[in-house]
Amino acid sequence: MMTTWPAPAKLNLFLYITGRRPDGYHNLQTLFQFLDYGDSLHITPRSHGEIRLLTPVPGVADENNLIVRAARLLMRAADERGVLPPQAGADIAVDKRLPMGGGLGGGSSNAATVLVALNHLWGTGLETDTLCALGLTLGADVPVFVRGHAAFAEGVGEALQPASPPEKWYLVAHPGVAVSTPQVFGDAELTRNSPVRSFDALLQAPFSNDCESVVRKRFREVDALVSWLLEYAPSRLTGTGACVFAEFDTESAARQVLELAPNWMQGFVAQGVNLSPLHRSLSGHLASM
Ligand SMILES: C[C@@](CO)(OP(=O)(O)O)[C@H](O)COP(=O)(O)OP(=O)(O)OC[C@H]1O[C@@H](n2ccc(N)nc2=O)[C@H](O)[C@@H]1O
Ligand SMILES: Nc1ncnc2c1ncn2[C@@H]1O[C@H](COP(=O)(O)OP(=O)(O)O)[C@@H](O)[C@H]1O
Repeated sequence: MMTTWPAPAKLNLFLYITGRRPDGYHNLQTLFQFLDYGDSLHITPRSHGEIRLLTPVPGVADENNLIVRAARLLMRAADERGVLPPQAGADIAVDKRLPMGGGLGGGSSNAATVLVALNHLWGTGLETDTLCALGLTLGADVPVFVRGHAAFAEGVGEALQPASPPEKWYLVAHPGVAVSTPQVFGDAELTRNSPVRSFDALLQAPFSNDCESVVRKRFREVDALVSWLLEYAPSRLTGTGACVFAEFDTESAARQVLELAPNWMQGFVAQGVNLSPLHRSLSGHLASM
């Protein structure tokens, strides 16, 4: 039977870079919140022993697609533990709504949804901690999507503490350019010396993103977008970009600004949510068993 699962977007409500590790990765302090908006995955468990992606994603070879990689990873981990049903397989289709490489975590969220959904559908029963550890090998943002609660993250994003920031409305806008994460982290002018602060101190300070100034400097389209949105509401970059979000108290206020948007700006309005739509859906699937 085909089942449908959400793969929501995330925002980094703030993001500070507190240092660079010997392996080149950067230590962060960031606040993740989900959006009630994202991709949808249609998953049909099968007994053909394979992972089939029915909707190839343009520009991403199936072997590199995080959907396929996550499914194979779970298959191997479950097999090693002797909990994989014989010939377990799946057909997976994705409705992509999230821009790729936009700082909205679409790829990571797709991976997390596959881990959580197939663990349920195959009945493999791996613990959340195990799914997070598997997910972390695919990307730093996968664990927060697997856990499904808004969180303050430290380290490279793997040390998570649940958080409940206000569930505001956001106008999320894409400037139409791709920003590469390694390029931002490799930029000589990137701020990488923010002080390590307590979560409480960070909540009380104005929120900002240390990647924003270099990304605005290197991409005039991002600069123009932030400048335009700042006329209407507090606005900043999410992740390493390229998307920018403006914050509103109501849906109608966000929609009014979207109406005024210049034609070069693509955007959508969505609410920030502290419980992931994936986990609301998982509860529904569990209740219907
Ligand atoms: C910084 C964030 C915040 O959400 O940016 P976005 O990707 O969402 O924009 C993410 O944690 C990104 O996670 P993810 O996109 O999975 O990054 P990865 O593939 O693990 O890393 C891509 C590259 O970025 C650099 N990188 C990434 C994360 C990090 N904490 N320090 C780094 O220096 C490394 O050079 C790494 O090779
Ligand atoms: N299923 C997938 N959806 C999106 N991107 C994917 C997927 N599989 C692999 N990728 C690769 O992961 C990269 C990062 O994608 P994504 O997580 O959407 O962006 P970001 O990390 O900036 O939020 C993409 O540029 C793409 O090459």
